[in-house]
Amino acid sequence: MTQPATSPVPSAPTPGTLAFTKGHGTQNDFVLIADPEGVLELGADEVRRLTDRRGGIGGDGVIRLAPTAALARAGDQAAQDALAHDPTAEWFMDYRNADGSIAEMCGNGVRVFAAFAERQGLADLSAGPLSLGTRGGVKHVTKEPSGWYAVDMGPWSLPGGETAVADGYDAAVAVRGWTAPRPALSVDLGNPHTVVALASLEELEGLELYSAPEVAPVPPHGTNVELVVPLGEEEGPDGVVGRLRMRVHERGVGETPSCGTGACAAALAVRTWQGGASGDGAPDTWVVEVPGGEVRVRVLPGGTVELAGPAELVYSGQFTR
Ligand SMILES: N[C@@H](CCC[C@H](N)C(=O)O)C(=O)O
Repeated sequence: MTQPATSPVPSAPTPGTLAFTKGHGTQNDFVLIADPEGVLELGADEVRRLTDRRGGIGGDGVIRLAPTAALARAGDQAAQDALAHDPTAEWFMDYRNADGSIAEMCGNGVRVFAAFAERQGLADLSAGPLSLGTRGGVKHVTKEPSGWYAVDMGPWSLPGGETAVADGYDAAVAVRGWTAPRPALSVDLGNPHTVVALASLEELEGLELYSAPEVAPVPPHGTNVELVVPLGEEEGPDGVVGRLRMRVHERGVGETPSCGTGACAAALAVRTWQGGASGDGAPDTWVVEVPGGEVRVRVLPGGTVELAGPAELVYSGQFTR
């Protein structure tokens, strides 16, 4: 049973049901659950039922909004760290992949979380940035006049270090149909990514991504794989902007129409290939085209990266548990 998208807040849950809102960021879609007391037990089985596109609601992941303090009191280390770092991070994004696994971060998810917190009356981004806790650290979200949400995603790194920067790769990826693995660069955004450059849009569009790409060396906690085609540079309102197109195979999900941390990883990898560790001569701002739309990535001074893009809430309802 669904409510119209204009309904401000899902109605109070009835016993045996879970109130949810469905949302997406460039079609990377999520089941959002408000847990204002921080008491909801959400197991991997239930996450799989919620994200099932035939028997459930359907989604690339589940996002639970819970009070950071309640999770910290219950012993959650990431929530404790978030409050120690920023006591104003009142709400915590508990993110799960569609297969029930826990991921550290979800860039599109943070934007959709902010829109959901506004809809729930728990945040007012017109009054200033929203700080929220995640397993990948505290994130700060601002709302742009266009209605897009911009997230300071925090620090990023190239786990392969200087050798990877010098060589341009520290891993190899094999996609079904390729005759040989191709060189790739690992990028850490709080969650792991492996980025491969392709020569043409035709090749990108023809990729078979039903099966997971094979990555070597095998990453200890798995990885998200981004396949990218750099599309050159253009003049933007604030200087030169790089453009690239990307497809992504997400850890714990499969191919998705967008991945926010993946878009950041893709832009950071292409910038490194063009300008080394400092990105010298390469743009700091990138438009990343994904099957679900476009997002903007900006490399900020001080070693952090910003992700901006839309967030949509499409309907709310009650899920039978
Ligand atoms: N879609 C997300 C990333 C979600 C987590 C990822 N599948 C992982 O396991 O790391 C994004 O927008 O960043």
